[in-house]
Amino acid sequence: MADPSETDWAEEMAVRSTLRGLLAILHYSYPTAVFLYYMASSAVAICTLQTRSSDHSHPRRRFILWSLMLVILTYFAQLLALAIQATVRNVFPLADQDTVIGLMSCALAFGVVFTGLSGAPNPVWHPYIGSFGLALLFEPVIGVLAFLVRPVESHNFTDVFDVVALAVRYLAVVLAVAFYFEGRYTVRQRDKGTDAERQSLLKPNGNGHAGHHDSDSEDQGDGNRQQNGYGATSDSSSDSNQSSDADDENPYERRQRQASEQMEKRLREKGNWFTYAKSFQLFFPYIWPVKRRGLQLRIVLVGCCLLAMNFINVLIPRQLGIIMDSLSGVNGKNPWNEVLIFAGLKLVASEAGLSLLRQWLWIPVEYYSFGAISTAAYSHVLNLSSDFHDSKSSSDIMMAISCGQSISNILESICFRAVPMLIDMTVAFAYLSATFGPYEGFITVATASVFMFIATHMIAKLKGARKNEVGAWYKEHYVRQAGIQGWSTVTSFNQVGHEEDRYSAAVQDRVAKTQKVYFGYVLAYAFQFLVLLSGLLAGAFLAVYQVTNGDATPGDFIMLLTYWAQLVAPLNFFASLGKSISKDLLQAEQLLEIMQTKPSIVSKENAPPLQLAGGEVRFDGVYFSYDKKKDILKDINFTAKPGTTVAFVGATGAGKSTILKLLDRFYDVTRGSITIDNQDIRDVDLYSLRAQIGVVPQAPILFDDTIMNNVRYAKLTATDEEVYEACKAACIHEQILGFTDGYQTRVGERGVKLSGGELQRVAIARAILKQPSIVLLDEATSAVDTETEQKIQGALRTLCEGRTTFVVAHRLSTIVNADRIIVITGGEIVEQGSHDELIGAGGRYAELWSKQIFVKPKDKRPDDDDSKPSRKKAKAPTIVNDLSAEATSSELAKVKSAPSTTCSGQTKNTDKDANTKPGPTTSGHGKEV
Ligand SMILES: Nc1ncnc2c1ncn2[C@@H]1O[C@H](COP(=O)(O)OP(=O)(O)OP(=O)(O)O)[C@@H](O)[C@H]1O
Repeated sequence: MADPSETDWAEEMAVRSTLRGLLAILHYSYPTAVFLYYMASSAVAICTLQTRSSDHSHPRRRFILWSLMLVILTYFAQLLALAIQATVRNVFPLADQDTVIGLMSCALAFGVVFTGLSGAPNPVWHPYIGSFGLALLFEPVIGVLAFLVRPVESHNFTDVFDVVALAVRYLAVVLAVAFYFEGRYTVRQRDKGTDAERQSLLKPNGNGHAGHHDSDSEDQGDGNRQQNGYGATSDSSSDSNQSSDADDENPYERRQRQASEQMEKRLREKGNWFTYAKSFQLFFPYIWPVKRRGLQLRIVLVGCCLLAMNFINVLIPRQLGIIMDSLSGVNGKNPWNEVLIFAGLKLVASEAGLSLLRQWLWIPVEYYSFGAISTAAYSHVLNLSSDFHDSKSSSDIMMAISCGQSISNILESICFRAVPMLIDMTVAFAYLSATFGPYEGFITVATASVFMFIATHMIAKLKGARKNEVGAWYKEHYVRQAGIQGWSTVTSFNQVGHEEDRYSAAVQDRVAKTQKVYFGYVLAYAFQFLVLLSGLLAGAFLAVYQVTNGDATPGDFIMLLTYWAQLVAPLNFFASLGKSISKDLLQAEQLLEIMQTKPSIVSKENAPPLQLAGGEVRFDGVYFSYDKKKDILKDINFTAKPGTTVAFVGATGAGKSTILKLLDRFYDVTRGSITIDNQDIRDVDLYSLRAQIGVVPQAPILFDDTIMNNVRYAKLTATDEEVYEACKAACIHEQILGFTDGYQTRVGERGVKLSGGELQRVAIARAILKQPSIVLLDEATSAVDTETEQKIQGALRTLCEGRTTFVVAHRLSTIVNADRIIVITGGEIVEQGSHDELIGAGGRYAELWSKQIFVKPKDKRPDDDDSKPSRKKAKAPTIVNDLSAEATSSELAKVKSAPSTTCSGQTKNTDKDANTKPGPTTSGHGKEV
């Protein structure tokens, strides 16, 4: 029969052993729980935009940080006590492995929490309070268990020290929690009665804390810079709030700022990152080749390749270890075979193996996606309306279209790089822990954490220097561009030396700033290397210790070294992942904004085509405003009978060209209607409307192509003969034949190689070729000399014959024969009638006419409406010559007999009211008579 004391002892041992197992589990699970909880809740806080709504700084944040620091110090103190004791007693390891790992992991986990809190002046608190809660829960349990598992008689100084450390730590956590609630209460009290609670959930801008100066106020100023809610996104958004910066920002910065503001706005609208990310669904059909089974299969195979690579990444270091062991005779394997296997594995992993296969599979998918996005974006932009094109610079639009690549970059970064590398790191952690024990696993995690911390912080610190460098780079570019573009000015003013000095200074400035950034990166890499080296050293020492104790083989040691070398690439990648994703996201944002813009001018659903029956055009009470604030056109009423010519005259900026744009439906009227043969132009098919209208614009734009192709653009199916005929009608045929390459002469970008007159005649030829039913001439002959103009008038007569024509002209001699002349002032019709009627009326038109006949530039009054500078003024004297001598004297006679005008140009109705005269309308509302 067993001795009862022995049974008790055996039972006690069994209980202790169970408790010991439980304690070991808690040692590992406690820091893991803190770390995972902190990371997961922080991620959720970011994704649900809570980081952006936390606009109160906590008045006790600094005390909480100190408490947290104390918590971490207690772990280090315990570790130090263990190390000292082990050294004194010469017992290694003194404590159980899980105890030491537990202490080190807790120091690391709370170190991460501490870093997070110290870098966020206005944090979302639940990741921190939750971590404290876990500490309050786990610490006493672990403390009690640690006490119970050891027999009372074996308790020593270390246990006493542990109890003290535990008590201090517990107190520090309790204090941190108390500080938190006390601070919250203080803030509530302070805000009571203020409208703080009614403020927007989202911070208005980075300076939104001005009212909360307290113990943390110095952090706040800094914090506005550091509030990096999510990678560089917030960085740039905070930049955007610095209006002083906005003044001297370069185009790159401006684009980044605008995209960032757009992202911020959309994020607010969407509510969180998840729904925000969903708006990118729009791009899905371009990224995932929906109808291309072959490409889909390739994507699946790429995934398989990546998994295979993960596997090979473990096998290679392992195989090296096996070779080493076979060489030293530990495993009895044939080293020749093992080396062959190693070579095979290296081949599979090399650029000539799986990597080649992956690229071969991936390249068609990548280019499909890039091509599909670019084509869709280009097509979308071309289908957008004038209001969009007016509001965006063409360079911004082109940049945005070329950003299609960034969308596939994001996906590629996440799916094909981040995920496999994460798998690599997890496998490394598990494999090293399994081979060398949990210490090695801890060293891997600790090294990776410190590495990431240093890398991200140093990259963030370089942001300012990088910004300066980009600014200097743009400045250099501008100085160079200005010097080259303005070469003739530079040379004629003898300023070559000055430009050289300016450029040299800009280059030096840029070089100095680049060096600073470059050195910053070199320094960051040096620190990262030191961290990796320390980790490797710690890991190597541990491995050597185990090899010498016979717990591992020399092959394992070699495996460890090789594995470490392989981990550098994933670590570097993860360190820059946030930055590269936020950069790609900002670029994608620019494209997303465009793709989400809907054209404002579209055909109604099932709109019928325009049925032309002569081409009667009617403006009925038309109002129009570009910005929906200021009316540019007011109550415009007139009817153009089929086949007649209507001319618009008036001061520059009066709204003449706008009337033509409304007719071509570049914009829709704000009020009223425009009808063609009694069909509202908004109700007919847009394509059919524009097909009937031929435009010769003020500044025609030609493509950088041959003259033949430029003219043919109006009708792509036109034969060469038709093009020649059109050019003959536009009086440009002979001139084209005189060019070196005739019709095959390239006109240069926007037609720069042609003179203004040639350009306009090519544009007229193009309109003639189109054979439109309605013709819009917007100062179509403004750039030609009088002789050429007289020739073109013939061409225009051909173009306009039998067609309803609208002409905008400053040179009144060109429209004297128009059926109706409409005088526009300040967006309103002030007069309309034929030339003779308007002269007879002696109103605004007569005044303009008399000026063009008599007045030399020096006679012009300063308050003249016709104050258009440069070209038109300079040409004024020649205008007199537009008319023959006889015509001039007859016009003189007409004007002299008309009523005199006041200084302000108003008709003096001394004898009778102008409206009572037969002929033109002079009412302000321009109602037709
Ligand atoms: N895209 C636009 N967006 C906003 N405002 C515009 C736009 N285009 C023209 N405007 C404004 O509308 C007014 C009328 O312009 P419009 O070009 O119709 O004048 P205009 O009488 O044809 O002048 P000009 O004889 O100089 O060509 C001007 O004040 C001009 O600044």
